[in-house]
Amino acid sequence: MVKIDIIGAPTAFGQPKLGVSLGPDAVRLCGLKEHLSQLGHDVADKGNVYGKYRAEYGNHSERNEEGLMNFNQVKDFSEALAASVEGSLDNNRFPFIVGGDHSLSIGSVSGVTKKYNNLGVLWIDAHGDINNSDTSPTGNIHGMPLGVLLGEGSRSLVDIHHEGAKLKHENIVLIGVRDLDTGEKAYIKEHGIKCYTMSDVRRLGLDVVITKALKHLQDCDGIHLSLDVDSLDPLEIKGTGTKVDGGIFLSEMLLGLNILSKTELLVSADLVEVNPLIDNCNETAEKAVVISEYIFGQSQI
Ligand SMILES: NC(=[NH2+])NCCC[C@H](N)C(=O)O
Ligand SMILES: [Mn+2]
Ligand SMILES: [Mn+2]
Repeated sequence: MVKIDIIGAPTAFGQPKLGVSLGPDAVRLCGLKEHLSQLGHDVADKGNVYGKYRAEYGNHSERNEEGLMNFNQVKDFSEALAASVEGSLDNNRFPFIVGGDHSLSIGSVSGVTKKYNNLGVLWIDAHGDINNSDTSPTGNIHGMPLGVLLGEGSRSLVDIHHEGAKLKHENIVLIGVRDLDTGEKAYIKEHGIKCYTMSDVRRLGLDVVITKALKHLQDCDGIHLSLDVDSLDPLEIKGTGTKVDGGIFLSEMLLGLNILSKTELLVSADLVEVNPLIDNCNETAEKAVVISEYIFGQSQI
């Protein structure tokens, strides 16, 4: 039995498309809390985190002097989310953050690393999200959370919630990537970051990849899962803002998560980039609920 806090993180400031701030409610409407409770967990829904800017009314075109989009909004939201995540851990509950765009991981991981100072991160995504203000082709902060968490780029983002870099390069494993920017490729190579591309997933199977990733992170004091739904194949997942062909199929994702759910080290998770406004009848949110069940131990028999 896991004591789970669902934390809605309805931010859209990390990218330009409208609708991703509705992700948490789209997933709730598919019965997230009920389904996790049926697995025998103690589930509470803490509602949504809001900073002082409301995403629904936000200005999605404000750039700061470094070219970062909605910088103040992302920083403010990250602080609010980090506090909520830390609060859940203080109460011995597992923070399960439902987004919202992937910039929210700046806040979630900053909250978790207040308690875990050797945190491992499994980043399942079509993208690396390891840009910074120099390498980003877009200025969209949802392409930069890992960069920020590793201490790169804007000081005032790096210092969110507690000072300095939150993660070590050797404690990150990227899985499913197939759309890296030039600067991201260089950064990953330079720092020797563990990376299982989509080709690796195809060749080895996601179950083997997750097993290897867990082995790589075995000396961490906890593991955070950050799952971007655009890691999945666009044939099955329509409701997300930056789709990339050739992704993970739902069936293999469930197989991989089945392995992951057995580790004692998992302490927190994000499920991000569900955008019901570009979806087909909310089916991405429905699949997000199935994915959530498997994170928390669902199995096929
Ligand atoms: N979380 C995401 N969906 N990120 C997409 C990032 C796309 C691109 N690499 C960028 O920096 O803008
Ligand atoms: Mn992505
Ligand atoms: Mn992402």
